Amino acid sequence: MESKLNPTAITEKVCMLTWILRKGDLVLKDQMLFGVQHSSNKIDCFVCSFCYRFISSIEHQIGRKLYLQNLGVSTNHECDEGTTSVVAKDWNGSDSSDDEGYSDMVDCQNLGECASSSSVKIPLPMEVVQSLMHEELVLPYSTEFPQPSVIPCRGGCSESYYCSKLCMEADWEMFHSLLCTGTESKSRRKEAMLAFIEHANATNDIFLLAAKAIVSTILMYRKLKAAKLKEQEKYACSEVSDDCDYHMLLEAWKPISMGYKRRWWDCMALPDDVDSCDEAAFRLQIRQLAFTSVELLKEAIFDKECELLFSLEIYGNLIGMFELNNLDLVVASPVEDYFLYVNELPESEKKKAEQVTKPFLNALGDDYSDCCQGTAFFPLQSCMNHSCLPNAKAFKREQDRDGQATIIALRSIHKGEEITISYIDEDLPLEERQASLADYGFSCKCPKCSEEQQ
Ligand SMILES: C[S@@+](CC[C@H](N)C(=O)[O-])C[C@H]1O[C@@H](n2cnc3c(N)ncnc32)[C@H](O)[C@@H]1O
Repeated sequence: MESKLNPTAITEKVCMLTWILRKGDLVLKDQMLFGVQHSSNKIDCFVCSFCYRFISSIEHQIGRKLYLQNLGVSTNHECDEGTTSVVAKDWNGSDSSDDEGYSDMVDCQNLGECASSSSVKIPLPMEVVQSLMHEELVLPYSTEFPQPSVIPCRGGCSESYYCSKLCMEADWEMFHSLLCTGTESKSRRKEAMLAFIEHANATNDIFLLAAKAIVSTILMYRKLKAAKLKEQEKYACSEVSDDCDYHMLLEAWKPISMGYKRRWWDCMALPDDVDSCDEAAFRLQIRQLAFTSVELLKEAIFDKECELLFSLEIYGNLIGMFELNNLDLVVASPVEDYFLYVNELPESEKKKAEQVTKPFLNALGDDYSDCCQGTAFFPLQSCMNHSCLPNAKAFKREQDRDGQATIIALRSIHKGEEITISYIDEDLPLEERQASLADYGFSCKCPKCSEEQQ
């Protein structure tokens, strides 16, 4: 039965054009299916747990970050340690912790002359930081950067926050009702869910993406089944079964079936520090890690009718899909925009504003420009093949402030032409490009590689 859920890859090329695109045109915007913010980034950026827009005022964003910094919470930007359980006197003054993934890009500007002076952090007294965090202290011109206010999770957890009721409800319906650790959570065992999340944060947050894929399938399956039961009731059918309806499970699994899949422990590139003679042991270890993770998840949300989803084979393929297809999730910060705005004010206004803002910029150091970072799966982008001479690239424009992926044309693209992107730095020498692409399991035969190989 498992093979039924083991979808084949989409082999057609992405040629969706019916018109000509010119350089700089938007090719597509891709709505993410699943995303997670890196656990270490949760300290730096307070964002909507569904759409990843920044939430709360500029003051709260800065104050919260400095507060955590003052508490000694690590802001190590390498996504390493499990730091999700950071507890902060948050938004409404109550003790809480905030929640929560190929390379789309953000134009990173800097503050020019200000940057050098802000590279060394000069801490501020906690009272000042707290008054900023609680918005008792208002920064000049911050009203030019209005952000959505914070909507808490309806399940009562202190991990997920939203930019709107719409995002909160959509997350609840699609994922969070089963992943929530609050009082209204629909998971069987909240402690088990906490253990699963902790394990993912300590090892690989790709497990959190896999969990989202599984819960969204379960929740969709239940929805489809409920609709069928309702229909049966209408026609007074008495056949109500608790057995799995495989047809419906496949229907619920459909969005995920688009991604190219191989088992994680088979497709993962051997890290540089692992000797090739240790390869078999390494792959076994990775498999074991996935096994531990899926067992923890099973403990938290097992559903007999969706039993197939909890097999190591399906879990391994899901994580393999994210390994081969996942993209960096990057959303630019309004805090960076705010400081850039102040920096560009006419001299007299700038001088006056900086009397208030400078201590905060100095306390933040270079971290003033931290953007929201995570990992995500985008269904359309995941169907795009690589070329070292691509005709499109993922690029965030000024107006792209949410978690959607944006693909821009790098040159004119004609009707019927395959849209390609580069998975790697295409300016690298041929050998290095081929070595990097070996991680994706293929040898590139694009025109650039073919020419250089001659
Ligand atoms: C993100 S998927 C791209 C979509 C994939 N072709 C599919 O059918 O779903 C990445 C995988 O596609 C294949 N692929 C991508 N670009 C390729 C290329 N230029 N030549 C050969 N295979 C490629 C590799 O197997 C790679 O691991």
